[in-house]
Amino acid sequence: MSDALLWLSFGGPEKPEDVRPFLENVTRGRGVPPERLDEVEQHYLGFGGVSPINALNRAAIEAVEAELARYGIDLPVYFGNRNWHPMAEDTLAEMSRDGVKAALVFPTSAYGGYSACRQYDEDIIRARDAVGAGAPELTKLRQFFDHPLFVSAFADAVREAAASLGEYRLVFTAHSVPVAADVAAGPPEEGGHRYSRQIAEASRLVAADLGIAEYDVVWQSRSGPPQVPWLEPDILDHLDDLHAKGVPAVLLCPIGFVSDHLEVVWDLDTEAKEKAAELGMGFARAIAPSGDPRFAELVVELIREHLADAPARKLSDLPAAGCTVNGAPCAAGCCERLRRG
Ligand SMILES: CC1=C(CCC(=O)O)c2cc3nc(cc4[nH]c(cc5[nH]c(cc1n2)c(C)c5CCC(=O)O)c(CCC(=O)O)c4C)C(CCC(=O)O)=C3C
Ligand SMILES: [Fe+2]
Repeated sequence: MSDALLWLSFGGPEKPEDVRPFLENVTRGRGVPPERLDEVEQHYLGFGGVSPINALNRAAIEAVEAELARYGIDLPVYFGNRNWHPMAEDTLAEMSRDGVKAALVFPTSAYGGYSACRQYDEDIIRARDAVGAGAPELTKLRQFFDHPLFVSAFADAVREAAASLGEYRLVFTAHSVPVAADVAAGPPEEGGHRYSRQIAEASRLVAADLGIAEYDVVWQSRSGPPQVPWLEPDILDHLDDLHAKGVPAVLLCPIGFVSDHLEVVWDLDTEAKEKAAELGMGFARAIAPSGDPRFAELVVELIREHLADAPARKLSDLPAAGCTVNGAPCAAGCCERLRRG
């Protein structure tokens, strides 16, 4: 039995004064150098201190509410974040006051790995600890990187973006993570790299839908201290490589994300677009799926699948992971947080 849905996301600032405290929340204890924070603060301030992420989440929630109503599923939807208001712990307290006993959780990330999956489990634990005895039971829905609706929404977004280009190279991008974090992604017996393997698989599925055989998978939004290795190549370096090979235009597909939040509008639509212009390359970017009707359908399908204990509808052979109760890991040692120092 579930009596609510908690939409659990990353959070983002909604005015200039929010930016610094938001960034402090994101990076607390993560060893991100202050110079990097100053730089990222400027990206946010360049957009008036407002990240698009909260508005995109609110719009997606409205679409999901309509889709739930269409199926006659009576689950009120609550919105809470890891790093900014509404904070998950405040939302969970409200849910508890409203009498919610057990809720499903939709995390706004399709993937495994520490940042993309396990950290949302930690958010669930933190929120339940803050509420204390009698906190609602929280069951997180599974990863959906290989769901046919996720794949087809991205494929159509690529088709739409391609209309503005002639010959182009399709380049998938996802948030980089420390190489050690990717090595630790997944249960130890799986051999690691669950995050980068899922990104590669989602990219392969989208390219297959499009009938495109040649494409690249690269990384964006690298953070952390420079001496720590992160997944590479970075999108900006990759544009230089493609230019050197005579590629006339690029189409970037932000496969690692669900919405066009600041990491997309800054790193891709601003930095990468400017770099492509400097190199004289054509540029287009596929929109992320959060506003596509298929995204609301996908969320409700995951809920119905869970409630009916039905088999997972998925396109890859990689395991369907991420569905656990009260922040438990998928398996012992799965996607553990890196130790520092
Ligand atoms: C895998 C992954 C996803 C995808 C999965 C998911 O979507 O959850 C993601 C999403 C996002 N990342 C975001 C923003 C930021 N990420 C940062 C820093 C970091 N991200 C990391 C990983 C990821 N991040 C990591 C390993 C770090 C280093 C610090 C640490 O070890 O935790 C920083 C700190 C400053 C800096 O960039 O250095 C910011 C501001 C926003 C919100 C954008 C907005 O405001 O619109 C979103 C959706
Ligand atoms: Fe991030």
